[in-house]
Amino acid sequence: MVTGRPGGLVRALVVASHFPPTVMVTAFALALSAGIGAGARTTTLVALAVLAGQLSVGWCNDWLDARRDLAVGRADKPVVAGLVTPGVLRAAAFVALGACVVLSFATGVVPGAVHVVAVASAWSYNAVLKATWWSWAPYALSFGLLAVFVVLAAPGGGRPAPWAVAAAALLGVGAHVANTLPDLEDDAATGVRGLPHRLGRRASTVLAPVLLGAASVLVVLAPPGPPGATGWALGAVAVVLAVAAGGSGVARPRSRAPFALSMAVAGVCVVLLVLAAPAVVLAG
Ligand SMILES: CC(C)=CCC/C(C)=C/CC/C(C)=C/COP(=O)(O)OP(=O)(O)O
Repeated sequence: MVTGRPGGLVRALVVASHFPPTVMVTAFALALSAGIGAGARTTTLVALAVLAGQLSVGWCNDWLDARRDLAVGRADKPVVAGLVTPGVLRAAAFVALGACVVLSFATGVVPGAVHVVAVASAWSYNAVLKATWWSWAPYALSFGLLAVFVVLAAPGGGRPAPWAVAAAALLGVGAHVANTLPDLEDDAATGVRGLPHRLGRRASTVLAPVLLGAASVLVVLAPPGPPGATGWALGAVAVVLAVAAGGSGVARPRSRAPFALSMAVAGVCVVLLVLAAPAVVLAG
């Protein structure tokens, strides 16, 4: 049954957008753009373009996964709860994609093209790659390109520091591996066998925090000059959380702790990247 109440549909669309990562990625892009001094207009355009892109990716994901999610009765999915149809999600995904393309190119042709490729890469995950060994690749590409987009969109002709692009890519792959942990067995039962499924639960609970910890350490150590006290402190927090995540993954791979702790490392890494924003732009 699909609810006819507009409030119910809006709530369903919010949930189907994969709201927490949508907000987190948008907030990251907004804060990085503001942190590199892109100015209010560019930062607003960047944030809106990224928000539209994330909405399109989230809705596309639940649209394309609807059959599989129904098969395993994923109670967290609005399609399974009968709150929205796959057809509505498909329409919403394409509307958001159109808005994303317009907003992205409003920042300039080159940054616009970079962001559109990042979003296309995420759609390729939804459509094909999530069930293959290459499930990590769109995350690496999309997150790496997100950093490139934010820098190229800013006035001044700067280019992104390679370490920042590498850290964003590591962050994306680590988040991917962590994000699969809660549903690893459900996914595998419906034929979704991405990198984390092929490696297995125990290895994935260790790999996620290793990647996220490595991204955090890179952001602390790679910028020129010695890290500040905040950088050292947050880097240490990231390493401690990553060790706790990996340790809990080895000891209790089926508990929620490895997922929650890995996501905490991802959060610290995002904060580190934003604090390092001034070093993310190199003179063009
Ligand atoms: C900058 C940018 C465009 C980044 C996006 C990168 C990317 C590949 C995002 C995919 C996001 C997504 C909807 C994952 C759900 O995965 P799932 O289907 O494995 O999880 P689920 O079953 O919980 O929905």
